[in-house]
Amino acid sequence: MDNAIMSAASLHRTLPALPGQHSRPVSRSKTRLVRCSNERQVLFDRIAPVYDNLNDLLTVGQHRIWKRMAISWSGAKKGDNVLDVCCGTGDLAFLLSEKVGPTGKVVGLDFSKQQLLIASSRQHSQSKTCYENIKWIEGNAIDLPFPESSFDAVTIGYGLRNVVDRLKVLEEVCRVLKPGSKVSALDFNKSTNPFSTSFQEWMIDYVVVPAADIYGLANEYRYLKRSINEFLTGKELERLALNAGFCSAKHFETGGGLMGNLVAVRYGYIP
Ligand SMILES: C/C(=C\Cc1cc(O)c2ccccc2c1O)CCC[C@H](C)CCC[C@H](C)CCCC(C)C
Ligand SMILES: C[S@@+](CC[C@H](N)C(=O)[O-])C[C@H]1O[C@@H](n2cnc3c(N)ncnc32)[C@H](O)[C@@H]1O
Repeated sequence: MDNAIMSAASLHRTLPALPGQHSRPVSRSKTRLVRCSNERQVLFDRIAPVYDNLNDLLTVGQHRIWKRMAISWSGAKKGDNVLDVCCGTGDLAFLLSEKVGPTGKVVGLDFSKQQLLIASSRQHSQSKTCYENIKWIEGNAIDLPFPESSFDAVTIGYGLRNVVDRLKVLEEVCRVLKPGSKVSALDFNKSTNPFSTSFQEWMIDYVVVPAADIYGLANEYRYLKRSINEFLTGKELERLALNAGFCSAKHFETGGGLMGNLVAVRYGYIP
C-alpha cells in the first residue's frame, strides 16, 4: 500500500472492539449489493487515469465552478476539520484544503485505490503547503471509520448517485458531522424538466460516451446515463436527507439544470 494512503481497516484496528460483536449469516440481497459495489469499485479503478482530463474536456472547465459552489455551501471555514466522501482524484479535497488552511484538517475517503493514488500524487506534485493537511483513506462510504461528531463539514462530489445504499451513506455522514454542521453533495440533477433530461441524455450519448470510447472506456461512461435515471430528484433527495436524520435539507439546481447540490444540516445548537 502507498504510504500516503491509509486503509479504513487499519483505522478501525486503532479503535476498541464493540462488546457483543459477532459475525452474522449473509443474506442473498446483501450478497447482490456487495457484488454491485465491487463492480463499481472496478469501474472507478479503470477510469481513474482519464477521469480528470475527461471532466475538464467535457465540461469545458465548468465542473470546477460547480465544485467551488459545493465547497461554499458546505460552510467549511479556516481551522475546520472536514471530510470529503467519495473523494476520487481529490478535486473537492484540494479546494477544502485551501478553505480550511494550514490550521485545518482534511480527510479524503474513497474505495478506489487507483483514484486515491492519483489524488496522492497530485498532492505531492503541487507545491501548495496547505495541501499537507490532507489525509487519504481507502474506505467505504457506507461504513465511515470515524467516531460520531468528528467533522465541521462534509462534501460528496458525484458520489451519492454511485453508492448502493444512499440512505445508509447519509446516515453515516449525519453521524460523523458535528451538531449544526452541513453536508454538501454535488451530483447530476435528475431533472423533472423534460428539456434538461433530453439535453443531459444527448450529451452523454453523443459527446461523453464517444469521448470515453477514445480511451476504450465507452461502457464505463454509458453507466452514467443509467445511474442518473436510477437517481433521485431534488425533492426526493431532500426527503432522503430528512429520513437519514438531518434537520433541514435543500436541493439547488446548478449548471443550467444539468447538476444539483443537496445541502443538509445536522440537528444541533448553532451559535
Ligand atoms: C462532471 C462530469 C462527470 C463526472 C462523472 C461522474 C460519475 O458519476 C461518473 C461515473 C462513471 C463514469 C464517469 C463519471 C463521471 O465522469 C462530466 C459531465 C459532462 C456533462 C454530461 C456535460 C456537461 C455539459 C457542459 C457543461 C455544457 C457545455 C455547454 C457548451 C459550452 C455548449
Ligand atoms: C464520479 S467519482 C467522483 C470523484 C470526485 N468526488 C469528484 O467530484 O470528481 C465517484 C467516486 O466515488 C467513489 N465511490 C463510489 N462508491 C463508493 C463507496 N461506497 N465508498 C467509497 N467511495 C465510493 C468512486 O470510487 C469514485 O472515486
